[in-house]
Amino acid sequence: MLYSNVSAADKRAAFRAELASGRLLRFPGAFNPLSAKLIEEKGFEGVYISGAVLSAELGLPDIGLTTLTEVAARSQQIARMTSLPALVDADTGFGEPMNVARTVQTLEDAGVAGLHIEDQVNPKRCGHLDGKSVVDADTAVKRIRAAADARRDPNLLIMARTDIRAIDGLAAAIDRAKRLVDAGADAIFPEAMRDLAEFEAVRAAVDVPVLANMTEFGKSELFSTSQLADVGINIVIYPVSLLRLAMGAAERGLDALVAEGSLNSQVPAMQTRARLYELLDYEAYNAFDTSVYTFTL
Ligand SMILES: C[C@](O)(C(=O)O)[C@H](CC(=O)O)C(=O)O
Ligand SMILES: [Mg+2]
Repeated sequence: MLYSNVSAADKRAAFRAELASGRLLRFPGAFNPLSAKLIEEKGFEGVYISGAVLSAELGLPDIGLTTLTEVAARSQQIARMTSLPALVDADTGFGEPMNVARTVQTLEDAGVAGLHIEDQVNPKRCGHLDGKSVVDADTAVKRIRAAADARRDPNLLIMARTDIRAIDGLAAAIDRAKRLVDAGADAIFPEAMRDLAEFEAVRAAVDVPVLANMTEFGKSELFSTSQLADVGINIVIYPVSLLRLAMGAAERGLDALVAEGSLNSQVPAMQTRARLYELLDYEAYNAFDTSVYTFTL
C-alpha cells in the first residue's frame, strides 16, 4: 500500500550489488509512477526516468527547458512508488559545477539510486538528433568531479554521459569516457553509438559499468539484451519506449472514437478496471479501511 517500504539507501546499495554481479540490468523508462509499478511487477531490474519523457509529458521538446525542481519532483513521485532503483536523467546538471552539486543533492533527496550528467553545452539537445555540441574535456571533468563530491550517500551512482561520439567520433568518445572515470564517474553512458563494436570498444576502455541507450528512431540499432550482454554492457535503458507505446495506443483509440462514434472496438485493447486495481493494490486499502472501522477497544 502507498509507497515502497524499501528506503532510498537500501535501493542504492542493492543497485550497487546488482551492478557488481555483472548481469545486464534492464531499465525501461517509467512515464509516470503507475508505469513504474508495472515495470517492477514485470520483473525488470530498475526504472529509468527520462528527460525526454518528462519534457514531452509537459508538452515540451527535450531542449533543456525543464528545471531541476520539475525533474526532482517527478523523480520523487516515480522513485517512491517502486522498490526498484531509479536512474534519472539530470541532463547537463542544470548549470555550472556549483549547480551540478546542488542537482546531485536534490536528486539524492528525491530518492533516486543514480543519475547521469552529460557533457553537452547548455541548452542541451536530444542525444540522437544532429546539431548538438559538447563542452571541452576540462568543463566536462569539472561537472563530474562536482557531482561525485556532492553526494552524501556514497552509493548514489554518478554516471557520466558523453555525447561526443556524434561530433568527434569514437576515439574521442573513448578518450572522454576515460577522463570522466578518472574524474570520479561510477559508470559511463556513451550516447549515440553506431554499432555493437563501438559499445564493445567503450566497454574495453573503462573499468566501470557501461550503459546502452536503446531509444527507438535514434542513431543506434535496437540490439537485444543478449547481444548487449555479450559485449559486456551492464545497464540498458528503453527511455521513451513506454510513452511511445502508450501514445501510439491513445492515438489509435482517439481515431477509432472519431471514426466509429464509440470506443467499443477498443475495449479489448484496454487495461481492464480489475487489472488497474490489482496494480494499485486496491485490496490493501480496503483491508486497511476495514481494520480501522472494525477496531474496538
Ligand atoms: C535518453 C534520453 O536522454 C532521454 O531523455 O530519455 C534521450 C532519449 C531520446 O530522446 O530518444 C536521448 O537519447 O537523448
Ligand atoms: Mg535526456
